[in-house]
Amino acid sequence: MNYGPEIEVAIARARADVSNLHAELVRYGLVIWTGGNISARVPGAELFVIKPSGVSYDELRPENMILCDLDGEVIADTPGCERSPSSDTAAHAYVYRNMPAVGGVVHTHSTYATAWAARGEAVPCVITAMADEFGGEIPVGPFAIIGDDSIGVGIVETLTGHRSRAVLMQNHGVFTIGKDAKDAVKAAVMTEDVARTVHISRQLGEPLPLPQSAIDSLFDRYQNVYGQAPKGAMK
Ligand SMILES: O=C(CO)[C@@H](O)[C@H](O)COP(=O)(O)O
Repeated sequence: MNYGPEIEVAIARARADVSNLHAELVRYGLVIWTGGNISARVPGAELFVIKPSGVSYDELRPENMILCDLDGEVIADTPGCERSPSSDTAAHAYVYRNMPAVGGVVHTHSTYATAWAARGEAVPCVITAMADEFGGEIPVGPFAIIGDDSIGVGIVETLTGHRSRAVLMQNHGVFTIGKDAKDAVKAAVMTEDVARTVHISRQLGEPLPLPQSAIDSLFDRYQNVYGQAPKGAMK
């Protein structure tokens, strides 16, 4: 299968990005063993790239990332296709089909955020870093069985119309979305950081709420002004 020069370049870039970004999950301590996964949409094509299932992070390379269509079917005769794709492939595919602005999806079982997910409790927006990145609470999605698109349905239902790039899937863990895979990885890193801080704050007493007007202005500044080339909120 040859998709033409532009799409082949985009596929190669997505393979490299997805492979390399898995190292960030390890670097930030968000995954254990072979848990977690990242995918990236291939811009300009109805395709995405995802990691193989249950393969050591040390073995992940661009050439063993798996190319799928937006139904989550592995594209035959492409590098890596001999392996089973991530258990969450159907969930990622459902997100790409139903959230056109999403260019990357990440899943982790990072400790503090997953502890909130196990309680089925949203992380309240009580620190400026949360207002910046999430624009409010990090919501909880439904419990959903692994393997089909149920998780994807829960992600889309929960995050559509929500500012948050992260959802805590009940009794499971974190799923994040982004404009691209790096953006979704950043949301996963920030999710764990704020889940930890708010948890520790609650050990000391009841965290003070942030006024909604402050949350709104912090979110707007961080998404649209902060840094060198802000890309804006997810639409
Ligand atoms: O929690 C799940 C699936 O949601 C896990 O089974 C792992 O987090 C990753 O599985 P693979 O991506 O390696 O299949």
